[in-house]
Amino acid sequence: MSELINAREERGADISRGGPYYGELIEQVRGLMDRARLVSPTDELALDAIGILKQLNDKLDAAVVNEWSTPTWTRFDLPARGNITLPPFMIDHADSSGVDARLTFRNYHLGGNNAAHGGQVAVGFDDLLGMAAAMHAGSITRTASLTVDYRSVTPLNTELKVRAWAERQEGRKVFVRATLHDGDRLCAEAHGLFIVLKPGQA
Ligand SMILES: CCCCCCCC(=O)SCCNC(=O)CCNC(=O)[C@H](O)C(C)(C)COP(=O)(O)OP(=O)(O)OC[C@H]1O[C@@H](n2cnc3c(N)ncnc32)[C@H](O)[C@@H]1OP(=O)(O)O
Repeated sequence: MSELINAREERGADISRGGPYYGELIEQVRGLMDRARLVSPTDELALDAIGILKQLNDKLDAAVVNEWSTPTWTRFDLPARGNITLPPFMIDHADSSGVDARLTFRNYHLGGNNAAHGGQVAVGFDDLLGMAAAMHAGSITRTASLTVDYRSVTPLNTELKVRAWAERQEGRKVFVRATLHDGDRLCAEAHGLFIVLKPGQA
């Protein structure tokens, strides 16, 4: 992991963005989302929480920046770079041959019956396949197509293993695959097409 951080730092990734408490701030937000997913509040508790959250949102407003200035582009030291929209993952290894990550779906990713929502599984695949495609191509890519096959139930609050890799590249087209395992059990697999963006392509 430290090798990955060093490599990213050499390429200009600033892991000090957001400061030393940013990771814990995001973890607290994830904890909030876990509770929000399962809470059934009394009126009193709901009103109390609304007041506190309004105050907090007003405070955070003062520190909102444009998307390119957010820490989530550079904080490779944090789970899912501190991006709260992603299932938290830690990268164990990433280079042009592929990406290995440990990923955990949380209560707020619940689909039903204590299993992860299928859309959340796709979100995890999308980001890690995007990383594998970009590292293979050495350039920014965008998802053109993503297919997920759900092979068995994906548990919550369990460290899962993701492997994502580029199978081949044809011009700007990077063909990728990924697997998601709980121990030896295959939970889901994905294949997709990522396109290398042209210079200046929006
Ligand atoms: C580390 C962080 C990782 C983050 C990863 C997150 C990734 C994302 O979520 S990106 C957001 C979701 N994706 C999008 O919004 C994409 C929307 N679509 C687009 O922007 C465009 O369609 C885009 C960029 C994919 C392709 O457009 P463009 O650059 O004009 O290329 P275009 O000429 O149409 O296609 C290039 C080639 O790909 C093929 N292709 C494009 N789309 C598809 C598709 N869906 N299926 C099959 N082939 C396709 C084309 O046929 C063409 O093939 P060939 O070169 O053989 O003729």
